[in-house]
Amino acid sequence: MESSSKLPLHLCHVHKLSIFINRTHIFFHSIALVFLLYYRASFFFFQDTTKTKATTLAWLLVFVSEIFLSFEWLLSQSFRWRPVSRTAFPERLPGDDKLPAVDVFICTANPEKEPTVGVMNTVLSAMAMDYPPEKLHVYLSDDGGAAVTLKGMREAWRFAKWWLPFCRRYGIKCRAPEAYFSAEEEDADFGGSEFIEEREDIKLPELMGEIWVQEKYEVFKKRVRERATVGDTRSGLSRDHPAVIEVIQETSSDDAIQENETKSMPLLVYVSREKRHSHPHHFKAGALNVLLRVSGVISNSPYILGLDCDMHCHDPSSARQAMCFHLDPKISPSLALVQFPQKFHNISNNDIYDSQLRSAFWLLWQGFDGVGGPCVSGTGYYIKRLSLCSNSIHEVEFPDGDPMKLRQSFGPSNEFIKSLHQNNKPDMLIHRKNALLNEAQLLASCAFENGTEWGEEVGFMYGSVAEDYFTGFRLHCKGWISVYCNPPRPQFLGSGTTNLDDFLVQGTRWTSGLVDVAISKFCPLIYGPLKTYTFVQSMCYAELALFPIFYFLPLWCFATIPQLCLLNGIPLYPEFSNSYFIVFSFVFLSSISKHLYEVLSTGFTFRHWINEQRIWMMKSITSRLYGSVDALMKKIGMREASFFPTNKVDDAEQLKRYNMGVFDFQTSILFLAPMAALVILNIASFAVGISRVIFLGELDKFFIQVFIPFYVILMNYPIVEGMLIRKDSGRIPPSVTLLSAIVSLIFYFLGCIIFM
Ligand SMILES: O=c1ccn([C@@H]2O[C@H](COP(=O)(O)OP(=O)(O)O[C@H]3O[C@H](CO)[C@@H](O)[C@H](O)[C@H]3O)[C@@H](O)[C@H]2O)c(=O)[nH]1
Ligand SMILES: [Mn+2]
Repeated sequence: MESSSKLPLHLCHVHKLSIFINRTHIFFHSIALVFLLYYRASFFFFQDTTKTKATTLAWLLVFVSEIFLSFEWLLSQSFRWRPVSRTAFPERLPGDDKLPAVDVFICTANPEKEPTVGVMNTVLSAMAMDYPPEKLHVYLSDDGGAAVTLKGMREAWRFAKWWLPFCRRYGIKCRAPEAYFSAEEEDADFGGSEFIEEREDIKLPELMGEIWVQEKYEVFKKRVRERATVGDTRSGLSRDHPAVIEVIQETSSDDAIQENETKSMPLLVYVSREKRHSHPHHFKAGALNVLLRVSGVISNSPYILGLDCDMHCHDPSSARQAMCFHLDPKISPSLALVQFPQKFHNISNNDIYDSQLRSAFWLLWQGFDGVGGPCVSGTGYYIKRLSLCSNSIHEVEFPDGDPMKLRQSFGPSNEFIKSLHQNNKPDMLIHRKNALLNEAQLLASCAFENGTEWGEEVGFMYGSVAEDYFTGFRLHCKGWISVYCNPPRPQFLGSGTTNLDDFLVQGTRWTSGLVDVAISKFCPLIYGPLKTYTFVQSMCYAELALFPIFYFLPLWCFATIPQLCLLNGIPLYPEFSNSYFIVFSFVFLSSISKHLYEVLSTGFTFRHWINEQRIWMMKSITSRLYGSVDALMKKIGMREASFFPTNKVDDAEQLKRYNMGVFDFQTSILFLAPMAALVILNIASFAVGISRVIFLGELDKFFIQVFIPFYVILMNYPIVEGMLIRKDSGRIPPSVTLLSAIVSLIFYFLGCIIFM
């Protein structure tokens, strides 16, 4: 015991080989970029007889796009500067009595898009974590204010009395019942290989236990679903309802569960904050801040696990893994959070939409971790309560001083202000239960935050629909650090988007949230550099905020300008025989091969590389554009902020197509038309380009300009197929194809007017 307590609780591995490869690549690639930009710039400085207004404009547009892309590339290298990974050793943690308490925050917003059984699976998996139950408190925020959710919680509590002892007794790994019972026979979910062997030895009564629990689960599901269909009178009132807070305690003793097992259940609390049309509710950030306050007067645990309702605990050890970092005296004082990756259970082999966000969670976050830590990533993080409620990292102990000032920051609740002192543990369920619950009602009211610093200086940040990113940024600017922990077995599993429509809508929201920050006074490029842990970390943040803009502008330009110029016979790139041709080819080959290397080195395939290239183009043209415009319009007051939760109910046909790797184009015309129009324009310009090469012998002059549309068509072949070949309901409807053709004709005529 003595010796084990001296062993480190975690290790950090610096990826030396990757660092070497990345930095070498940065060196050569930047030299090539300098030459490329020099070539462009020189056009404007040297007199040339062929220079007309039209060519100058075209060159200028391409030049600006190249500058944007180069700058974006430079920022994105911050993630490649110093990748690290970490290993935690939970077995070296001190005894259970020395572990700190954890509050789990789960958010749900809409029982139709987020079915209650699924939400309750998340709740149950959190309750069943491998952590002392008296130190675990699970809160569900229900922004829909739906009766079915509250009833679901009561049912979940009853079922938990069976489920938790079952998981503990048999050491079940996957503690979300749905995932557990639907797992394939050979699925290693049942506690890894040792346990599978063990399972074979399961004695009859124990096997009966499993069947028995499964039956209970079926009953649970049935009851929840029944409730869902018996008209939910409150669900229509999701933007207008009072606060409802209930500590779930179901005491009917119709079953023979032993007293002590019931006692060993985590606290379960339902919170539906007050919502009124007249008050902004700030979406998920608002919900989380209410949970922060309400839990402050109920359990006030020093650490918080944040979860989305669709992301269950897939491994019960995550809290212990996280504590390996939070309890390490060397980093603990400045450590705000431990972030686990978002992983998804419904990803197909050929993940055509890159729903699993490979680059973020397999690559970028490791780089983020090496330079100060990743941002809060929505779900699957263990955050220190104190970091959300203090103005700077140095303010570790709360000032006993000016109570007026504290009330100004935190609002008019003495109970809550008392809770800011970490050692204040409310003895909620014993003496003052009713008083504290009344206080909680006040804390969950929508007027409570008026005139306070909630969302601006304390708690989760408002002002961006990517509240996670923004909150992480502000924490890092206050001097906190974070770590990224990615153990082999996913600690959390959620449901990823499996159709193009959801994917692009979600991408638009994220873009809008990121650009919200980019165009605010907190733009990381300006606000960050001197505040974050390292300068490189603020570059990471800047990349995340700015990449939507730095992608959509150049990509729109590269999808139109070279093509229109080709149609009008204007060369934009060095000839085949010019030595700068090598520079352009090098930049292109170097970026795509580096991307390919990254995809392969993270264990993915060539096919995934194509998928990522394609979806990058599709998203840049649509989501990145619309999201940025949305953010701008919000900024100038032309639009209200919105947060449409992603749909968590799969359409069977769409899911089938996703699993088969077939695009499902059943999405808004606003997304389809630009993609299709640009592909048509590229086909036309490619055809014209080829005829120029054949009939006019202009290969030398137009090689690159013919190659660009070729690459666009090749990468976006599914769009061509969707327009011309497919006949199923997931194709691009002929009306949209027709409209897109008209749009591309308009582009063509505009091009003729400008570039002729
Ligand atoms: O007004 C709202 C809207 C949403 N949510 C909850 O927020 C969570 C995330 O919403 P979801 O629709 O699943 O969005 P995603 O795009 O899948 O979420 C990603 O992006 C969000 C920011 O846009 C982050 O908050 C998430 O953690 C991150 O997983 C869900 O649990 C919702 O119930 C609320 O509680 N209140
Ligand atoms: Mn989600």
